[in-house]
Amino acid sequence: MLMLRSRFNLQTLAPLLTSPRPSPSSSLPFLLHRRRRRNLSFSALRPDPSAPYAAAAAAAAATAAAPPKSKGPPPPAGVVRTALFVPPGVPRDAGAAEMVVLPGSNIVVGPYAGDARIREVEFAKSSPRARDCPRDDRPEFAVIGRSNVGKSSLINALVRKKDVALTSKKPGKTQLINHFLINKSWYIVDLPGYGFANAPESARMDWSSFTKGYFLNRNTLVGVLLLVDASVPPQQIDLDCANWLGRNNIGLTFVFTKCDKVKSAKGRRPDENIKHFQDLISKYYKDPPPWIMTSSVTGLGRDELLLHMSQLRNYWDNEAA
Ligand SMILES: Nc1nc2c(ncn2[C@@H]2O[C@H](COP(=O)(O)OP(=O)(O)OP(=O)(O)O)[C@@H](O)[C@H]2O)c(=O)[nH]1
Ligand SMILES: [Mg+2]
Repeated sequence: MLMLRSRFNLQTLAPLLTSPRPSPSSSLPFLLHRRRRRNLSFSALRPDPSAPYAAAAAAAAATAAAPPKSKGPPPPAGVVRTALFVPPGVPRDAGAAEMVVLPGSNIVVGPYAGDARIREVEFAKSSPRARDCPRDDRPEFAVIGRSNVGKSSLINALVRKKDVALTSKKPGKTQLINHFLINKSWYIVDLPGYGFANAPESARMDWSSFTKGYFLNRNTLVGVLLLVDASVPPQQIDLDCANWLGRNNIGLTFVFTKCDKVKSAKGRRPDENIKHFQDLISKYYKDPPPWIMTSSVTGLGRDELLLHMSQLRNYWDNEAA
C-alpha cells in the first residue's frame, strides 16, 4: 500500500539529494525540451524501490522529525490531499511501497532533486518587452499571478532577502519583466500582475499582449510558478490563466500564497479555498499539475518549493547536456 511521508526534515534530506543524477531517458514522463515547446504529461504514482532517490527518501522519512522551522502563525491545519505530481525522471512503470511527498504539496521528490540552496542573488535586468530579456541561455522560472497576490514577496522569501524584488500594498507595483540571477546559473523572473480590480488606472497595462509575448517566445523557460491567493475563494481570472498556459503546453506549478492568513474575510480557510480551486481545475487537467502551499510571512513552503524547482531545473540541465 502506498505510504505518503509528508513530514520530514529537509535539512536532513538536502545533502542526500545532491548525489549524482541519472542520465535522462526518453521514457521520462515529464518532457521539457530546450528550444522546444514543452509537452507536459504527468504519470500515475508508481514509484520504483530501486530508484536512486528511494534510499534518500527512506532515510529522511526514518528520521522524519520536525518540518522546517518558521516564525509566525502556524500553517493551516488541514492539508489538502489530491493526486500526486510525479516529477521528471521517475519511470512510468516504477513500482514501490514508499515515496516522499513534499510537505503541504502534491509533489513527489524525484531523482533530480538537489542543489536547491540559493547562495547568491543579483538583479540582472528589467525588460519592457520579451525581446529585451537576457539572451544567455540560462534556464528560468517565471512568477506570475494576480496583481498583489505576492509574487515579489515570494521571490524575496525564496532568496531570503527583504527587498530584492520591490513589493507594495498597492496593486500594480511590478511593471516590467525583471530577471534575478541565482547562483550565476539560473533566473527567477518577476512579472507584472494581471487582474487589476483595485489598481489605479495609471497602474493598469495590457497584460495579455505584454506577457503572452514572453511566454510564447521564451525558449529558456523551465516552468511557470502561477501564484494563487489561498486567502480568497477561487477567481475566474486565475483559472483562465491556468487554462491558457495549459493550452500552450507551458508547464506550471500552482503556488498558493498567503497560507498564513488562517481566517479570510469570507470565513474560508486557505485549505478550503485550495480544495475548491483544485476541484475547479481538475476539470481541465487529465493529470494533476504540481501545487504547493506557501507563506512569505512565515516561510511556509519555501524550502520545499526550492527543492521542487531544483528537480525541474536539474532535469532541464541534463536534457541540454
Ligand atoms: N499575510 C501575507 N501577506 C503577504 C504574503 N505575500 C505577500 N503579502 C502581502 O501582499 C501585498 C502584495 O505583495 P507583493 O509581493 O507586492 O505582490 P505582487 O504580486 O508582487 O504585486 P504586483 O507587483 O502589484 O503585481 C504586500 O502587502 C505583501 O506584504 C503572504 O504570504 N502572507
Ligand atoms: Mg510585484
